[in-house]
Amino acid sequence: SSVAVHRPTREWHLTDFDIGRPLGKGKFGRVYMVRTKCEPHYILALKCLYKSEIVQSRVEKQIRREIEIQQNLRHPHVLRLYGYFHDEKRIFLMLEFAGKGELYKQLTKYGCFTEKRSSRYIDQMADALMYLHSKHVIHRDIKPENLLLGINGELKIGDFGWSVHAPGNRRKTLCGTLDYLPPEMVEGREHSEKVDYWALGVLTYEFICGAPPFEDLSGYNATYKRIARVDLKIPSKVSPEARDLITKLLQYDPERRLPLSEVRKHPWIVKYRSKGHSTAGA
Ligand SMILES: CC(C)NC(=O)[C@H]1CCC[C@H]1Nc1nc(Nc2ccc(C(=O)N(C)C3CCN(C)CC3)cc2)ncc1C(F)(F)F
Repeated sequence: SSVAVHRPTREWHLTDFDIGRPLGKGKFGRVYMVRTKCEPHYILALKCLYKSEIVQSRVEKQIRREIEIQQNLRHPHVLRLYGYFHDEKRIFLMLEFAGKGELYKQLTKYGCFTEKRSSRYIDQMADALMYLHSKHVIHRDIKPENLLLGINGELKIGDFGWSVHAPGNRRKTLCGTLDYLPPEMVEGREHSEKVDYWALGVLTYEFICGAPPFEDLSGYNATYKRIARVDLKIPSKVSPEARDLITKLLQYDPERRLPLSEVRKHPWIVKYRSKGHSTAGA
């Protein structure tokens, strides 16, 4: 019988890299731009995670799953994880360097994006999510903070901390913002990859309007109620096509949400599909 031989990824060590500028802080440590010392000189992002912090926050299983999932993914809109290594104190993730940085910083800087830019990002997100779902991976944490931009301004899903193999049933308590969670997750019910369809609708709304649709600054419970009731108000500045797509994704019943293949054929997506390059302008 043919034994499946896993191609051994070579052993890597910190000494294999010249450490460049810090790119910022991740959840469990810093991220640095690095370059391999020996030819060919690869430029990478090295994410350092402190084992002590991982153990304290009891997320080692989540980190293991994140590494296992991301290492097996190959897609232009999914950030590559090339490998990892560790020393006594830290785990190092060798990740693809995203040349244009963090998408949420652009969203904060501009306040909101044009519908043309938003449409192109949503098309790329739908493409990436179709790929993830084809491998039975649900992301479950689609939001601007988890998205990066490649050197040509293309979108890259950069974080898989909450992704699981479908179907999922969350055991860990939710932490952080509810804004992107669908009714079935805030109500702790079983959920499928259709949670990512809902999050794509939330993302579309936030790109165009500058804030998520069910945000309620009076707090967690208010947001919870607005999500459970799908209390959706779309501002008049939003075009009819964008309004149509958002409404078709933000459906309480997961079965009624627009499938990703239909999202990619939607008029609001087709009308802006790459007619020439434009990274300039928001
Ligand atoms: C998805 C995940 C949740 N997010 C993250 O991990 C974050 C945590 C910290 C950085 C980022 N992680 C990554 N960042 C990059 N590229 C990058 C980032 C920042 C800048 C930038 O604008 N500056 C340096 C600016 C330059 C100008 N000065 C003024 C401010 C900083 C430019 C390029 N590539 C890969 C990664 C990755 F993911 F592989 F680690």
